[in-house]
Amino acid sequence: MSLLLLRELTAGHNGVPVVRDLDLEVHPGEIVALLGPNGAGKTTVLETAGGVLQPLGGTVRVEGQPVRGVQRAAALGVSYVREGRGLFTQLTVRENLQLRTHSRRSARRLLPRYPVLEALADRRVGLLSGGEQQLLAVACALSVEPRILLIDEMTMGLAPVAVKQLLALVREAADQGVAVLFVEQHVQDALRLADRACVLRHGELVAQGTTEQLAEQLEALHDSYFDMSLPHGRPATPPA
Ligand SMILES: Nc1ncnc2c1ncn2[C@@H]1O[C@H](COP(=O)(O)OP(=O)(O)OP(=O)(O)O)[C@@H](O)[C@H]1O
Repeated sequence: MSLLLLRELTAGHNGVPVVRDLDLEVHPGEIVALLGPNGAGKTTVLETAGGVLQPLGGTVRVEGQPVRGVQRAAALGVSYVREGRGLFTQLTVRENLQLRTHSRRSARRLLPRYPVLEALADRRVGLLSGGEQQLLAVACALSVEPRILLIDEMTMGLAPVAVKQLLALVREAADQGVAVLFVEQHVQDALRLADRACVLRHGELVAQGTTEQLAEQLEALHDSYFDMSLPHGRPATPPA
């Protein structure tokens, strides 16, 4: 049974739909990538799944329970790493974890799980690299033991070594049963991590499947996808 289920979802801003009739599900332990060009509606989907936006039509459900609002989403086990990461940059790594878990003890217990962060425990977050901040954002999101993890712009701007650590962390969470839905600009990283992927274009689902199936479909879709690199290191062909 799917843990996160979007059914005939229409979503948007100020009553104006940007995503129409979207069906998408994520099972426990599954990692699903949401791909598509700029403005396709990927963040809008995550915001609606995370309870930040109310659906304009259709439903968002977690194990059959409707998601209405951020608090309800959190109570149902949804943890959301938004673009910008939502960290307190004036506070240290340790303090950010403490705030998230409401407990010094939990933060102490959690830090050894993340050696990179443990080494930086008393450094102000504003002084960390983008990759370290993203690792902390995901660690904070995982600290509440979510059932569903939503991550926006997961690897944007990060160095390869940080991307590797991040992908390993997300895979580990999925291996423990967390359902992951993430937005990624970099198709190669997305297909490296995901079990399945969905491609949005102008708010509509234009392709979906396992990462292997999607790699083939992406070739066919390359005209609309010229702003992203294709898998296997082949650059997409820009329009003439
Ligand atoms: N707060 C907002 N108010 C009004 N319109 C918005 C708002 N946020 C996004 N939009 C519009 O909704 C559409 C989809 O935006 P969204 O951020 O979901 O796309 P995206 O696929 O995540 O894009 P990107 O990859 O560039 O982040 C865009 O046309 C955008 O201008």
